[in-house]
Amino acid sequence: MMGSDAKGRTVMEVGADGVALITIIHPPVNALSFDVLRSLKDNYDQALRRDDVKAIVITGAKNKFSGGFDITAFEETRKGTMGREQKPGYISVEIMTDTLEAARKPSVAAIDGLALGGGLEIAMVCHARISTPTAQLGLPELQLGVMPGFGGTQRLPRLVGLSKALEMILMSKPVKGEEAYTLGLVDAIVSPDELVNTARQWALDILDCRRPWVRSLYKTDKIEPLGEAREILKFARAQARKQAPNLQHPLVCIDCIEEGIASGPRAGLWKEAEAFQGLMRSDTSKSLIHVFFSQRGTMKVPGVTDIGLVPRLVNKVAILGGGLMGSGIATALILSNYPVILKEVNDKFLQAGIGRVRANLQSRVKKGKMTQEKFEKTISLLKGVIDYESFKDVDMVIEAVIENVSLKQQIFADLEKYCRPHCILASNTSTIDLNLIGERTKSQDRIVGAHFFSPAHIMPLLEIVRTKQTSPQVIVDLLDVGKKIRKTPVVVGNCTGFAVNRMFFPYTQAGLLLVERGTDLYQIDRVISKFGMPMGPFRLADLVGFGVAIATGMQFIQEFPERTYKSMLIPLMQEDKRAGEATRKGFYVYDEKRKASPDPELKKYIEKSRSISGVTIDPKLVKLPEKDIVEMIFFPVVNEACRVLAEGIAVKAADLDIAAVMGMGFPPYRGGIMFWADTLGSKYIYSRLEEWSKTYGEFFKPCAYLAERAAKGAPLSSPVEQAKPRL
Ligand SMILES: C[C@H](O)CC(=O)SCCNC(=O)CCNC(=O)[C@H](O)C(C)(C)COP(=O)(O)OP(=O)(O)OC[C@H]1O[C@@H](n2cnc3c(N)ncnc32)[C@H](O)[C@@H]1OP(=O)(O)O
Repeated sequence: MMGSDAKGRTVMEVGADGVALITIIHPPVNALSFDVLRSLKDNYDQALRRDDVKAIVITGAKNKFSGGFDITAFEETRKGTMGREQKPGYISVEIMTDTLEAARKPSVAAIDGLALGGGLEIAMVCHARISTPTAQLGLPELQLGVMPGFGGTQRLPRLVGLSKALEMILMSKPVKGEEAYTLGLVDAIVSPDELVNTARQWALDILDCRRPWVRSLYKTDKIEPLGEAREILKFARAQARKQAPNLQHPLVCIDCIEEGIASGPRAGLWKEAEAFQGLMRSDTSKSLIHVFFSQRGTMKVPGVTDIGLVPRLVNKVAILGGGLMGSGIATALILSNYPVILKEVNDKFLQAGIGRVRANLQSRVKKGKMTQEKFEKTISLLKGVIDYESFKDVDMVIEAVIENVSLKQQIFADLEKYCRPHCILASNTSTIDLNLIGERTKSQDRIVGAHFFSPAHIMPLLEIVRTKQTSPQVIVDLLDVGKKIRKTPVVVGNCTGFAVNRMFFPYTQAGLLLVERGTDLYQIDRVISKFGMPMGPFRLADLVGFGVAIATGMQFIQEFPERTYKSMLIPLMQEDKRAGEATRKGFYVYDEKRKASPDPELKKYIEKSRSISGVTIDPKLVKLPEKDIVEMIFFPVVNEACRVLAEGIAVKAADLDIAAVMGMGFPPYRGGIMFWADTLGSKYIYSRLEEWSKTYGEFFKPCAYLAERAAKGAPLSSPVEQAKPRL
């Protein structure tokens, strides 16, 4: 019997044909909670006992087999409150292998929608699998910092071969039903309405020896001989080390696969079960699971998404400006089937803009990610114009012209005239105050920021910037568009730099402060890359270009003069026409293949900026240990993130984690900026910043929020009492 507060269940119906149909029911994705697993075992035991049951079919309710082990149950498991279920091997060996797979009655999995992680592992325990062509099958556990724990490391290689299994597991990459069939992972493909009946018949056919009765765990025909397998595994290890040098769990997973091949699948199962338990407790897994839930949590905005508003349909979008940003945004929209009007000021600029969109799509064709036919269809959604005539039936406009206040003000005044009254008026500005932009209109309630990151069709983050007047309906609409174009939207308040650029402006500044006092610039970049950032602050400044760096720097100097570190290093270099990667010279020099190398010439610029700043070399900073480099670069970022939170610019700390991960490439396996900071503790961060601020000045001064948290010994990410922007 299940209590009413059970987290999911299974139901069993026995048909006149003697087939017991067990259905997993746990909305929304039929995740395998301990309650579901317990109920599955009970029903299975019953089916094996009952004389009127000859065979078993397992399926999932509402056209979804299962999204895998219940991620919310990881926490319970860590706490160790689950009793025998969490004894290593209880589920994977005792239940799945020795009860389900070893049963004297055949079972078949009927898969629609998704069979991921533990879901696919249950399906692989069955004696055959029938799938719909569109179902997604995969073992994406590594993306959560764990690994398959219900036998996946043993059965998948035996069903599809070692190389393919490694690819699917290490890249957390599912395959569609069609491909699963060619691989041998499923035995037949049928339409959703034939699914269950085909599976029932298949199970009876196995019983009558008309179909093979396969126990995947003991299959050997697909796995390579040991010597060859070891070569493949060696290569996989090298790849894993190269791609993610800070991560252990991919290597642990490869070890378990190897154990199964070298010492037999049961030995492999036991090793997997032990390793899974260990990984579930790791910091990496805690961090990645935090990111998983936080990413979904950005769609929940108090006072906006919880007041019953339904997103309005956005049928057509207009974009102003076909530059780098405008064309990227247009690409993102047409890729998700939105008809787009691209407006430029004259035909020449318009053709250039359309050319950029075409090139963005072409590169997908070249990489084999898009067919020529799909290319034609997608590009046909784009229409170029040079006036406002066709703006009368658009539902949303995104302005992406140069950062010029009066130009933007003129544009928004025009938009108010040409667009329908419900049309959303969005700006992609990354620096200018939205209130200023809308000053010459009466449409403040429908003006909103849609801040994309370059390249807009690739970067996953969308900052939705609201002013105090932006209506909740407009935010709900934009959240919906964001989701449809597969971005992770984060709703933030209006301020200089919004969340991402504001949090990360001290990133480069801290670097400059250290370099002027003697720390090696290239050493800083190396240490920060090793920490897990895609690149260090100086390589990033080269990529962004010094023009942009100086312009945004000015904004911050104006807005936050007391804590902006004013170094002349970048302006000095720019004077000499070293402006970053685009000029092939910045902090690094670049060859034709855009490979960056250090430049000894840099010394003279550093010396000059040091003397302008009036500072001297500090022997302590010359020999700064790696740990201190990381902290001196990132604690100022944490400090600013605290201010952003305290001011109510971000709704919750987890949103800043996502903004850091998706907007700046902060390593997801560290959980995001605030999550990471909390692993070190507010007290520690405060005391270090306080110490540096005494020696190196205001730049490091801990903010009031950080001081208060440190005094209480409270986490930085616990809810803020007065975070609501005061209206
Ligand atoms: C022992 C085993 O080997 C270990 C495991 O199985 S670990 C789990 C392996 N499974 C996974 O990694 C799959 C994780 N989930 C996903 O990738 C995606 O959610 C999905 C592809 C299943 C569905 O995607 P999509 O349709 O876009 O919906 P999405 O918004 O992501 O999820 C819907 C809801 O289900 C929840 N959810 C998804 N998978 C879940 C899971 N495995 N456990 C618990 N909740 C889950 C989400 O948190 C979300 O909740 P919310 O509505 O409250 O925000």
